[in-house]
Amino acid sequence: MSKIIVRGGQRLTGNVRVSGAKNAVLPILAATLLAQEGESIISDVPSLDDVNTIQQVLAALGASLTYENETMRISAQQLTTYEAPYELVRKMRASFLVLGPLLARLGRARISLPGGCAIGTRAIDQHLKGFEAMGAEIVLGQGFIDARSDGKLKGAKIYLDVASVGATENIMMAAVLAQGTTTIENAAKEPEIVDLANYLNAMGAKVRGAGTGVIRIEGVERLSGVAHTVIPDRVEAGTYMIAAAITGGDVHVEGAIADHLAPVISKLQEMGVEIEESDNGIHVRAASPLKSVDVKTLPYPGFPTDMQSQMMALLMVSEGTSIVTETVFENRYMHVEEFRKMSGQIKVEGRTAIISGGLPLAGAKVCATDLRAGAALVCAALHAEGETEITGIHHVDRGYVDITGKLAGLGADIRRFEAAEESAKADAMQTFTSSVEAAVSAVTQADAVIAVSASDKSDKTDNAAEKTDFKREKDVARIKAQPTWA
Ligand SMILES: CC(=O)N[C@H]1[C@@H](OP(=O)(O)OP(=O)(O)OC[C@H]2O[C@@H](n3ccc(=O)[nH]c3=O)[C@H](O)[C@@H]2O)O[C@H](CO)[C@@H](O)[C@@H]1O
Ligand SMILES: C=C(OP(=O)(O)O)C(=O)O
Repeated sequence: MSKIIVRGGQRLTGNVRVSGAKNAVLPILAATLLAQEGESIISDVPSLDDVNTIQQVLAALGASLTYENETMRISAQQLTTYEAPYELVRKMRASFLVLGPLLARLGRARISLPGGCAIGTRAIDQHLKGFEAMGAEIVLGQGFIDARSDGKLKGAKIYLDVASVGATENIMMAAVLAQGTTTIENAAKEPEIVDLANYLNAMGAKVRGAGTGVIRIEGVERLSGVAHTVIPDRVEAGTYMIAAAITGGDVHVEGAIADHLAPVISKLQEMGVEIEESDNGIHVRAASPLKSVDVKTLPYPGFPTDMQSQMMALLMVSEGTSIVTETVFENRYMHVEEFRKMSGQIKVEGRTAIISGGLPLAGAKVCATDLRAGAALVCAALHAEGETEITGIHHVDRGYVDITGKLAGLGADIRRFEAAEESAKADAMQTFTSSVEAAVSAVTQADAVIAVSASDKSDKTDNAAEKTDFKREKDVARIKAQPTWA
């Protein structure tokens, strides 16, 4: 089993460079499928497991690509299939983002229900509602979503019940080649949405209002491949800011954009961390003992849920009691149990966590339960007395480029140990077996719902029984969307 070992207590100093944003590059790479002509040249593409996965998805769909020196070149003129392979899609939630582009480009997309971090149910009903409003027919079954449109998609007015990042992106990508104008109301406002809109507009699309709650997309006839540089990763930047603060360090986070990090900066300042915007990044200094604060996660521009666990690590070492409220995902406290192993004093009541801070942390053997939980454990370990061994680091590889190298460059005592080949194989077998068991269980539950749906309609025609009731299928989507593999 691969692991990271950290000996806490080293003060971090120096400069760390932020990579391109995972959550921006994944939709942008999906959007390259929309280019009927020309080559897309995407720069600052971080070398992450998730990027590797979407690269394989694009290749499986017929795109040809190269990836060298953080630049990916993609030609998608000749797509060969509308079906994204199950074994890739199950690895990562963002692979579901090829649905919108495929539907727009080919009028058909077949894709399995997505995987990703097990931090909540992560429904996809808002994506499907958007595609249906644009005239697509959606059929769910056997763990797959089959979406078709009879001719071009049609512009529509779509109100999102939740300001979902993924649904906003997927609908935006479907709408750029649709007939007429699409309006997304209660759209997500994240910087990654704006980056995607900028890329689409450079391709020839007409997207207005990205970054606000209402996005208008006027469909165009054709889109072409163009060059685009991905924005810096605000979550990676925020993680290094917290790593600096938790060690009482003095660190320049190169490439970090202060505007994208406003809520994180504001909370760190409230705690007593000195933050200064520089020409090309953010400087973080933490000298005096830090104070407790309360944090509530919210869609952008609120405090990002992807920074909640790292912030909790910092609150554990800050004086006083802090309250964290997670409002975006219903199961994003799995790191708490691991923090407790490091002597963290945290009580969870529903969506609220109460942290008694200022007590010493001790090194322990812990496991990353998801991507940001892994990063948070690394942050806590940098402060803790003694050695912390962190397993489950394949989660961290989804979202951080060389976290050990970057932190070691700042003076951390941190090393990564790769699994011996044999034990890696054993891990893979174990993961595969659990995935199969989980998949069988999810499909069985979902099929039970489908069976109920079919028997309810037994007095109607065979044809009608085969057609799916959207409400029930939404339930199936919710069941199957429960990520059992991450
Ligand atoms: C690849 C990527 O960009 N991932 C980010 C994206 O995930 P993702 O796009 O999956 O997150 P969403 O914004 O869609 O999800 C937010 C909430 O909305 C709910 N929901 C979502 C869609 C839907 O159709 N129905 C529904 O009910 C989800 O269950 C969740 O509780 O935004 C999240 C929220 O900032 C981040 O934590 C993830 O890092
Ligand atoms: C939850 C995250 O990613 P994903 O949506 O890809 O699972 C994340 O980046 O913290």
